[in-house]
Amino acid sequence: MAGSGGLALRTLPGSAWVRSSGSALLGRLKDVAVVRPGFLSKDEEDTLSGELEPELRRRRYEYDHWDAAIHGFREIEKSRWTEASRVILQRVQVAAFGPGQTLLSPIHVLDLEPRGYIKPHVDSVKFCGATIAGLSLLSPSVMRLVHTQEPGQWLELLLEPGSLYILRDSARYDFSHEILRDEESFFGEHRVPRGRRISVICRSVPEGVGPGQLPPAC
Ligand SMILES: O=C(O)CCC(=O)C(=O)O
Ligand SMILES: [Fe+2]
Ligand SMILES: [Mn+2]
Repeated sequence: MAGSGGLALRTLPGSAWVRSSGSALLGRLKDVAVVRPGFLSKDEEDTLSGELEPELRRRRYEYDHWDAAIHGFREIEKSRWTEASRVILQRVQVAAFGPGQTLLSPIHVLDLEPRGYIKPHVDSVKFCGATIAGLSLLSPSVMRLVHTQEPGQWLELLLEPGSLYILRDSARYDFSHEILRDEESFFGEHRVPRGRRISVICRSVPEGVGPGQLPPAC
């Protein structure tokens, strides 16, 4: 998308990776809905996808998540990582989480097939704390955030392979998030064709949960 993000910039407030329904909203969410394009080097992307591929390949794509939010996906909850991947996940922790936040373990890995998508939802507060941070691999996609009380307030995040997104606090609790299906996958005017996408999602434990009583991952 390099060089083409400017079009979106002229039509609505935002940056090359974030668009929104208004500049006030954009300002309000700038620290709680964050995209860091190129967070991963190409080598790091290959490290993660190379490690995940054999584990994912053993599963079949499913067409109904337990809460029916996700379609055309397979997933794993992964607790054992190679040292090279641990270094990457450590970087995510430093970039996205505060020193007082504990990460859910295992880590959630989601593989969406090209026609797979995620419907609008808010991650359960029972299973997930204030921060969600996701790495995207393989295919670009568009994540849309819509205010649960005011549907006219929305944000779109362009998630290129190698990017990190962070949703925290208000962006995580007051907005639903979704990954657009291929037919609807536009970032402003720009078509973002969907291929297979793998995401690695780190979450903080729910507030008030002590060590030893950690819930299962979301
Ligand atoms: O794939 C992603 O980045 C988000 C997944 C998600 O929203 C979820 O599993 O709750
Ligand atoms: Fe989610
Ligand atoms: Mn899930």
